[in-house]
Amino acid sequence: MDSIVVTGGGPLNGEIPIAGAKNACLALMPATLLSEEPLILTNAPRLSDISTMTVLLQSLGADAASLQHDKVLAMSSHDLTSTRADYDIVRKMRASNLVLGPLLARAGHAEVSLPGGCAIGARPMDIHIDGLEKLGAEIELRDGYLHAKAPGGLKGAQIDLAFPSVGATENLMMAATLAKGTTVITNAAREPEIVDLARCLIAMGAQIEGEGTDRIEIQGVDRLGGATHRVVTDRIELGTYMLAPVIAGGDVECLGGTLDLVQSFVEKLAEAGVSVEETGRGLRVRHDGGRVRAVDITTEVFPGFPTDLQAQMMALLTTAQGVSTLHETIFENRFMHAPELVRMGAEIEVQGGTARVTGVERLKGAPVMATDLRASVSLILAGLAAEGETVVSRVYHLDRGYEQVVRKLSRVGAQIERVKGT
Ligand SMILES: CC(=O)N[C@H]1[C@@H](OP(=O)(O)OP(=O)(O)OC[C@H]2O[C@@H](n3ccc(=O)[nH]c3=O)[C@H](O)[C@@H]2O)O[C@H](CO)[C@@H](O)[C@@H]1O
Ligand SMILES: C=C(OP(=O)(O)O)C(=O)O
Repeated sequence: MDSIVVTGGGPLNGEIPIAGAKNACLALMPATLLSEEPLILTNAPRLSDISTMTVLLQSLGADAASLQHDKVLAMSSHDLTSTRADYDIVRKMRASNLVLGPLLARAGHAEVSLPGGCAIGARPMDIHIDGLEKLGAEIELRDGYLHAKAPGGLKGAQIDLAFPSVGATENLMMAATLAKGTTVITNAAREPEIVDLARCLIAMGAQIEGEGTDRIEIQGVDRLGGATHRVVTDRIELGTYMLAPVIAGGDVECLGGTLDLVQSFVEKLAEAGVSVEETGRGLRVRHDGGRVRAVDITTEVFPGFPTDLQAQMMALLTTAQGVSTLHETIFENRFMHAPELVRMGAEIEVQGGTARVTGVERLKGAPVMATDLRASVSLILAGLAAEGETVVSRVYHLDRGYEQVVRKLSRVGAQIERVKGT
């Protein structure tokens, strides 16, 4: 298995282009199942998760291909040949469950493997299931698969989500586009990826209002057409690279970034003593590499501080002046990076959903390993300023969500390389 070797030492200077959002693209791709006509996504990131979704869509009969050089994904689902999302694919990537709503709406039935838990938490699908049942679906769990059918078609309904789940909002919004009548989703997720999906569906002919608020109204239509849609900027990749010049010192412009995507994150950076400038081309972060101030952070649904940036922020706070507290409220087990950061000399105490981080002068490089995507990148960030060499193993997690991480960071001056494993 490959590993990434980072040698600490700044500063980092230059530009980092930010890719299209993994989490938007993973919801946009299944939208192709709703239409017989082609869906073209531009600004698509080149990631293993996108390849996995491509394979899943192909297994359902979609013609899905990525035109790698242009960051274009071309998909067409004229004829569906299967409605079964196989365990072998779903277990690799939870977002595979986003085919459930579209398949049910288009074909009237679907068999989708339950993804099971993952490193960051149990992640059940009860909110997706409740909502689809309100739309008239009958769903039972057999042999590890959700067997869903809607023999009379889906019908619009009022759906109040028990929690503003991103995936459930996406699944239900897609399913409702082809349901008969009006669906109103309240306590809906408001993440930018939801807005992006709604905009794409609207371009395909869907009637949706209220995306980006907690009340989304969808008027069902008979059919959807094709569309070309540009995937929104990846706000998590953006936040990750914005931290690099803060941790290592330097001046980096993250191209394509806008403040509205990372407002709560930028507010926490300001509290820590770091200012961010919107340049028109992106977000520019300058820092002298000195220790930032400690801050307290609670992860929340959008527009609150994103759970997907918690690990990276913890990497920064390990060397802050004072004691920081991080409360993780979205996932029950998302501090696996903490013991690895401790191996690098950080002082972190985790109790339940709270991590208390006492800033130290400097981290020291060490061999570290991560069990999920954002934990992996937090270790790379930590390595950028640590004394000596940090070797991050299990980098396949990184390949899920960060395209060309070594290239992007080395171009701004980081000493980082990928070492091929056996
Ligand atoms: C591919 C993708 O877009 N992934 C993102 C998406 O994941 P995902 O869509 O899985 O996240 P959700 O918003 O659904 O989950 C948030 C919380 O709700 C719980 N829950 C969710 C659904 C359900 O039916 N029952 C239930 O209890 C989950 O276990 C979790 O504790 O949003 C998360 C929260 O911003 C991000 O961290 C992930 O990066
Ligand atoms: C948790 C994440 O992804 P997923 O929902 O695909 O596991 C993530 O992107 O940080």
